[in-house]
Amino acid sequence: MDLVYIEGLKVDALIGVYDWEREILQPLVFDITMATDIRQAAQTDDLQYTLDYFAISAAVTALVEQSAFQLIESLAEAIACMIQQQFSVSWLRLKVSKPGAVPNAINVAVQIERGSC
Ligand SMILES: Nc1nc2c(c(=O)[nH]1)N=C([C@H](O)[C@@H](O)CO)CN2
Repeated sequence: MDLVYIEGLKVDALIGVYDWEREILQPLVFDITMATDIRQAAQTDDLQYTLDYFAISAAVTALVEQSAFQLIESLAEAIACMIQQQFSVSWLRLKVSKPGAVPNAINVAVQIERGSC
């Protein structure tokens, strides 16, 4: 199994449980690990045979900017399902960080792994 990574993708989102959070955008950070087989892409040097991290980053950014979930858990599930369906990813690990959420913590996050959607 080969892996394609997207690390530290930052997107401002409408996210949160509390009333004040429904009126602002807050920064979220996404770390994504996706399983694939890079051999055909490496042999042909052709982007169409691998996972395009640029296209996937754009799709994640668009989904997040259009979303309005309360929980980062809900957003994580929606992103994982979109990536698996839209880009035919058989397995992925996704970490969603909300670094400003707890004043005395460097970061809070959820991480999920999905083999099917
Ligand atoms: N496991 C979670 N806990 C909490 C979440 C969340 O999305 N997942 N959200 C909040 C509030 O929105 C918080 O971020 C406000 O600072 C609280 N706990």
